[in-house]
Amino acid sequence: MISEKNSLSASSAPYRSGVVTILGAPNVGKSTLLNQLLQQKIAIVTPKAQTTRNRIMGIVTGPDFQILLLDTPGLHAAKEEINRRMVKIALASLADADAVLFLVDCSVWNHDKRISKAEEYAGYLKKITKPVVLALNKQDLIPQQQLLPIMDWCRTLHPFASVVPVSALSGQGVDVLLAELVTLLPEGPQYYPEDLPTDATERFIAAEIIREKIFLLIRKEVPYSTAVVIDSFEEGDPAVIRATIMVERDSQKGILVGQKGKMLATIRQSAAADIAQVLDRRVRLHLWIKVSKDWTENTAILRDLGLV
Ligand SMILES: Nc1nc2c(ncn2[C@@H]2O[C@H](COP(=O)(O)OP(=O)(O)OP(=O)(O)O)[C@@H](O)[C@H]2O)c(=O)[nH]1
Repeated sequence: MISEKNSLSASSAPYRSGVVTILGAPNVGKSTLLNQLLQQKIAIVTPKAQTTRNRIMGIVTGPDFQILLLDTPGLHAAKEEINRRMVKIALASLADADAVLFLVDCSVWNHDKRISKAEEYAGYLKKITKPVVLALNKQDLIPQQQLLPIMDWCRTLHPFASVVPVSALSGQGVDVLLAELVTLLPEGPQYYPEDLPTDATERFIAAEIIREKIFLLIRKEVPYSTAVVIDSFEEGDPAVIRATIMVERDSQKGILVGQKGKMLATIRQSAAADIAQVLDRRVRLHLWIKVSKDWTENTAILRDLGLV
C-alpha cells in the first residue's frame, strides 16, 4: 500500500505512532495532500471551498512509523449552523493530536495578502499548544526564488517545528514533510494493519464521492445546501448502492435533476465510476433527491450526518 516514496529508510529507530491533525483554511489543498500521502482517493477534492465536512482519518504506515491523519473542515468565519459545527469539529480534533500539520496555500501570497493572512493565522495558532509543522502548499505555482523569503517570513509567525514547501498535487516535498511529522510522534505501537489506508467505511466514502460530483458539476451555492445519505449498500459485485441527496428547496431539486434528468444522470454516472474504482468492483448506483427544508439548521439531521 505504501509506496517507495512514502517509506522512510528502515533503521534501528524506535517505532513511532500518533495522531496528526491537518488544519488550514478552506481550499488550501488538505484533501489533495491526504490523498497524496495515502496514494489513493479517500478525501474529496473540489475547486470550491468548504467541501470537507467531517473528520476523515487516513493511515500512513512506514517501516518504523504509523501516522493517523485527521483531515478537518476548513477553518473559516462561521455564520450558519452547519459552518459553526464544521469549525467546532476542526478545533475539537486538536485535543487528540500529537502534532498539527498547518497547511497554507503560498501561491496567493503577495505582500499585502501575507500581512492580512498573518493576522488571521495568529488567531488559530494561539489556540494550538501541540507542535506545528507548517506546509507551504501549491509551491508549484510560484517561482522558486520567492520561496525562501516566504519561508523566512513564516518563521516569524509562530515557533513552528518546521516549515516545509510542498506540492500536494505533484507530491513534491511530501516525503520531507512526512519525515518531519514522524520526528514529532511519540514512541508507540502500530495501531492498524499496514495495508489499511483509512478508518472511513465504504458507505462514507461513497457518500463523499457523490457529494464531490455535485460540487464539481453544479454551479454556485446549491452544493452547499446538499447532503448525501446512503440508504442501502449491498456488498457484492456489482455493489448496489441507493443514496438520497437532500436539498433545502424545490428549485435546488430542479437544478440537480437538470433538463430531462440529464444532470442527475451525469452525477450518477461519474460518481459510480469513481466509487467502482475505490471499491475495486462494479457498482450500480441509484440516486434520489429529497427536499428537506432548512436541513442545514436542523440539529437532528446534522446529528444523523455526524456533524454534531
Ligand atoms: N497547483 C496546485 N493545486 C493544488 C495543490 N493542492 C491542491 N490543489 C488544488 O486546490 C483545490 C482545492 O484542493 P482541496 O484538496 O479540495 O482543498 P481543501 O483544503 O481540502 O478544501 P476544503 O475541503 O474546502 O477544506 C483543488 O482544485 C486542488 O486540485 C497543489 O499543490 N498545487
